[in-house]
Amino acid sequence: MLKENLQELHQQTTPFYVYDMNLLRQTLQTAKKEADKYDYHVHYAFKANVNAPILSEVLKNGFGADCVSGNEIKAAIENGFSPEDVVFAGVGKSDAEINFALDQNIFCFNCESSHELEILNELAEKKNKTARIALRINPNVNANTHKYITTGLEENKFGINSWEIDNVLELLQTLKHIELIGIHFHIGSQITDLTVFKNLCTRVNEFQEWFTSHNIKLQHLNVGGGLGVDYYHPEENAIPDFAAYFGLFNQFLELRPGQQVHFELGRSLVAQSGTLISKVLYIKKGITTNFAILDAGMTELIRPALYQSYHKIENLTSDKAAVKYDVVGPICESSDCFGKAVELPETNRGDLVALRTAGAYGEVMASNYNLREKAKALYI
Ligand SMILES: Cc1ncc(COP(=O)(O)O)c(C=O)c1O
Ligand SMILES: N[C@@H](CCCC[NH3+])C(=O)O
Repeated sequence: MLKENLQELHQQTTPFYVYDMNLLRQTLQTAKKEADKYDYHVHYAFKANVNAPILSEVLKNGFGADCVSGNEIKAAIENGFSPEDVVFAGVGKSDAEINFALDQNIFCFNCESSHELEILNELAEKKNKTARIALRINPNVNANTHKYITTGLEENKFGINSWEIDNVLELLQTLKHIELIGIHFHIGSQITDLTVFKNLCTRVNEFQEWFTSHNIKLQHLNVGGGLGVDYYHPEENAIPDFAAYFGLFNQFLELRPGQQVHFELGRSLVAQSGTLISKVLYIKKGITTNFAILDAGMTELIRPALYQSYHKIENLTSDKAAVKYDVVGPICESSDCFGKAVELPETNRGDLVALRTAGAYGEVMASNYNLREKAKALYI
């Protein structure tokens, strides 16, 4: 898609994001088709990308919204999502955010601590409302991913640990403005080893047994998101294997009659459709490799600096013999590096460079450090 549209790419001010809307549509349609096979409900994790044209495609394909802030709920509603399809997660919901979500009558709050439940109950009581909640349980399942994006281990701040659930249930009986409708799990992001999700199913089944033995009926199980994408082969594996992913839950999750299963996918739906395009400013001699200095940096795409994560780098405008470069940005930080000893066709000032698989957690994590301007987005 990128090379076919070089002329249009050349006309833009760099750096900028470009989105392949055909790929986005195909990805969303595939996910929806595979989820529908089992009547699964998917809420799109807004945190991955909140650009209006992207949200519009997500909405058209019948996904709900998984939000982690009042502003994300606002964005969901402004972009046409129905409040009944909005879930609100997060360990630190502010009173103002909770009040806003209560006013909107959202579908469900995913609650992460006893203290949060008490405050939610108080705020709901003031409005004479009842808040529907799912308890986010920390299942202590290792997601085999980067430690900064692992969320389901007991040492993580997320969810209610298993040994606290007894107390939480006792508390819930006293909270008259809260209705427990489900349980929620999310063990981490960029998970490529599907056996991890099988382990999650085993834990969810155990928790279900426990709730059943306490005569508690749960209308839904929310198993979160986390399905990873192939950062190394964005062309060959442009669409994640949703069939295997949903099929695995269908095989291993034990449901009670009438129970719904909810998912919160972010990255797998949008990552491959986005690319950060940058121009080469300078080539500079290094000790072992040369530096290719781009006009995009960690302010546009922070993932490599933050998690040492890999994004495939391509020179779109050179087909000369390969040379190795440390590909870096202009920001005053040594971590502002997209890749070391990256093999690229011989690169010169003015070449266009693509940083692939940047549609998720790219633009949304941008900053204006060094007073950088926000990169624009182009939709092709
Ligand atoms: C609670 C919750 N749900 C859903 C997601 C979306 O995850 P992913 O983009 O990996 O699908 C996240 C992010 O990791 C999350 O924290
Ligand atoms: N921001 C992370 C993912 C975190 C997902 C939210 N819990 C990334 O870029 O990979």
